[in-house]
Amino acid sequence: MPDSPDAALLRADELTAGHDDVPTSAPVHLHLPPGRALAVIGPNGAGKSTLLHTLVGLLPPLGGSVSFDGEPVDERRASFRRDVAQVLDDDAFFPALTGREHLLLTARAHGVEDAEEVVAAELAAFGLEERADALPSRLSSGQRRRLALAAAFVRPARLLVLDEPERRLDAEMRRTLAERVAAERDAGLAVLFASHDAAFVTTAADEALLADEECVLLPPEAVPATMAGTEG
Ligand SMILES: Nc1ncnc2c1ncn2[C@@H]1O[C@H](COP(=O)(O)OP(=O)(O)OP(=O)(O)O)[C@@H](O)[C@H]1O
Repeated sequence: MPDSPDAALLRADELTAGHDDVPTSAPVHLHLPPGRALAVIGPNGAGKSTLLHTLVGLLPPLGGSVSFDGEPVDERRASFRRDVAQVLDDDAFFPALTGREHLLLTARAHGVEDAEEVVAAELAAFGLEERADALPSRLSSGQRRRLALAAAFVRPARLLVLDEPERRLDAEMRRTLAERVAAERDAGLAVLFASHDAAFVTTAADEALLADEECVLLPPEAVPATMAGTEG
């Protein structure tokens, strides 16, 4: 990113991500300040998800360091979990709570005072109003995906991390979500997401990190050509 590293909310220095001591991509150097969005792109197996998991402390780095707000990332810290909204894995719902109850629980756990109104607005934004009182097991796969994404927006956050947000969404919802992410970024949220959707990246990201044998930062206008053939 072009901004000063000192302004970074999320910062990685020579960060090597991987599994069982095997790196999945080249070392990454990045700094993500508030109000900026960085997309991680690359083909299947390039190491995008592994990198995101490492950046939010769910996997230990194989090398280098990652910090949030000047402190080493530690997802056990309550303040880190309060500041970072993430949708990395699918379908982490309480099976006995309806979609509305899941969102209310999430909002209230994060101290949202007008939780009922906030949840109603996000149910509408994600097209879930009619199915709000169904259990997750009674939703379609795309509706469950919408619910997982809505949960990231019913609560305050300083950093939003999404792994392939376009996954299982129809074309209209993909566009709506990309525009929403861009609006939240413009309002000051830092956003990090992995994607195979060039249109999503162009709409929502200021810059893209191409995960490969060498990790390279690209301007968003270079993304469509880079991603030709890798979109899922
Ligand atoms: N839990 C795991 N243990 C060991 N290796 C893993 C594990 N998860 C993923 N890998 C391997 O790490 C590499 C990178 O996988 P990763 O899921 O990070 O890629 P990706 O770029 O997100 O791929 P995709 O676009 O298919 O989602 C792959 O070779 C994969 O097989």
